[in-house]
Amino acid sequence: MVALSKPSIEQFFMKPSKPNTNPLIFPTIPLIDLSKPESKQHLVKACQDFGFFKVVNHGVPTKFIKKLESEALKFFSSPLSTKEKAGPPDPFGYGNKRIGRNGDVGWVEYLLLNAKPESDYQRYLSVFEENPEIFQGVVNDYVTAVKKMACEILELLADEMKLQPRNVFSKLLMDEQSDSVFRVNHYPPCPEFQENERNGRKLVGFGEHTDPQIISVLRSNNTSGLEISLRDGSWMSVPADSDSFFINVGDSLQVLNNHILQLDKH
Ligand SMILES: C=C1C[C@]23C[C@@]1(O)CC[C@H]2[C@@]12CC[C@H](O)[C@@](C)(C(=O)O1)[C@H]2[C@@H]3C(=O)O
Ligand SMILES: O=C(O)CCC(=O)C(=O)O
Repeated sequence: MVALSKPSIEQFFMKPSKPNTNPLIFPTIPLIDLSKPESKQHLVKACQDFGFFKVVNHGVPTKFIKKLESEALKFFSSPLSTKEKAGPPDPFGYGNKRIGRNGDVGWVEYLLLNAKPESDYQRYLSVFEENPEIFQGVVNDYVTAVKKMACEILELLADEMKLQPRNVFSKLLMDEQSDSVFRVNHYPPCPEFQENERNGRKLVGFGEHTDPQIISVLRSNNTSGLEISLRDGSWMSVPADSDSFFINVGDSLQVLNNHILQLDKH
C-alpha cells in the first residue's frame, strides 16, 4: 500500500510491480462453477493454494448487476460538489483519492456503505435528489443476492472441511454485528496516464492491500487492472470479465482456517 501524506499527481504513479514472468509457474485463476457439485472439491484447494478464485453460475441475477452498474454510473457522473455532500467517508460515504484512515491515496473515487440489510443510505444519496430510494432498493437487491452467493460458498467450504455446523463461516456474514461493507470503486480517466506509461510508471488506482474481512466478492464492469499477489511475490493480472465474480479470501478467514488446521493436529 502506498502511504503518502501530500497527494499530488506524482504520488499516484509508481514503478511497475514485479510481474509473473516465470514460464514454469504460470498459474491460472481457479474456476469454481457453482452449478457443478464437483466444484466444491476444488474450493478448499483454491482457498488454501491461491486465496483467490473466479465464480461462474453464481445465481446473482444479471438484472440486479446491470441496475447497480447503471445507478453507480449515475452517481459517479454527478458533479464533484454534489458527490462531496455524501462525504468524507466516516468510514461510510463518498471518498475521493484518500482511502481509509492511514493516509493512503489512489486514483479512485468510491462509495463505501454498510452492507447490513436495514442500513439507511439517505444521508449519502442527496445526489439522487428526489429518488434516493431507487438507489437504496438497487443496492439492497444486489447486496442480498451477493451475500446469498457468499454464504453458499462459505457453506460449501465448511462441508468440504467437514466442519459443523455448516454455517460456521456464513453466520459471520449474516450476524447482526457483521462488519460487511459494500463498496463501489470508480477509476476515472487520468490526464497524465499515457505519458507516465511511456516512462515505465504505473498508475495506482487502489494500492496494495489485504482485505481484513472473511471474504471479498469482487466484480468489474468488464475492466482489467486488478492484480493479485502470488506466493513468490510476483503480481498477476486478473483478466477483464463481465459476468463472473471473483472471490478473495480475507485475513479473517485465513486466521480461522489456520486455527482449524492447528486444532486438527491435536
Ligand atoms: C487502505 C486501506 C483501505 C481499507 C483499509 C486499508 O488500510 C487496507 C484495507 C482496505 C479495505 C479493503 C476492503 C474494504 O473495502 C475496506 C473497507 C476494508 O475493510 O479494508 C477497505 C478499507 C477502507 O477503505 O477503509
Ligand atoms: O476495485 C477493485 O477492483 C479492487 C478494490 C479492492 O481491492 C477492494 O475494494 O478491496
